[in-house]
Amino acid sequence: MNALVDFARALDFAAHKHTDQRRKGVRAEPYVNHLAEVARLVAEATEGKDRVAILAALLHDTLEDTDATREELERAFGAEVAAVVAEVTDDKRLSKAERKQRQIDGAATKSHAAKLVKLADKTSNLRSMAASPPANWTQARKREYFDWAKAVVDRIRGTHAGLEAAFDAAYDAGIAGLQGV
Ligand SMILES: Nc1nc2c(ncn2[C@@H]2O[C@H](COP(=O)(O)OP(=O)(O)O)[C@@H](OP(=O)(O)OP(=O)(O)O)[C@H]2O)c(=O)[nH]1
Repeated sequence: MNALVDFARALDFAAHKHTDQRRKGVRAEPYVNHLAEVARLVAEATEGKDRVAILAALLHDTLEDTDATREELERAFGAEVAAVVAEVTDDKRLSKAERKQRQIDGAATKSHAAKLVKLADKTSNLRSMAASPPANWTQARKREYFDWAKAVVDRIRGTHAGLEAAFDAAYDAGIAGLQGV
């Protein structure tokens, strides 16, 4: 099917699945803002050419956070897109500490498309941590989050220079903000 039609279908699917979800930050932005930012980062990084990664970027939190199933994604967007979304989905049955460690340990062996989505997702999360942090997070918790995100990204360096530079810029700006520079 036409790439723009696919993009619109994935955006519509994700927007509906995440309808009742807001971002955790003080601004409580609509969750779709994050999905749009991640998709934009991946689309720009791949000059619109990596259809699977761009669709997976829009859909990347549907398995983790909504009632969407892998079969549903396969039917609607194909097995390849569904597989990338599954690759970037945490197993919520694990403890938070285990999930965080798994992201670090498993990052290097992901597919190229999944690594692109990871880089963009972490960049978007660091940007929003600086622009609209969760209200109850201490400076120490934010710092921990920044360093964990960097630990994940450090495992997948060499994937895409532009996305890694965008992540590093978000990291540096966020750390400077935490230190009041
Ligand atoms: N920075 C930020 N994060 C938000 C916001 N709203 C929701 N999140 C999500 O919250 C997670 C970070 O919060 P934590 O307390 O560390 O983790 P938890 O939700 O898994 O318990 C991030 O997921 P993650 O663990 O990083 O996983 P993933 O999304 O990279 O897979 C991110 O996707 C927001 O406004 N800002």
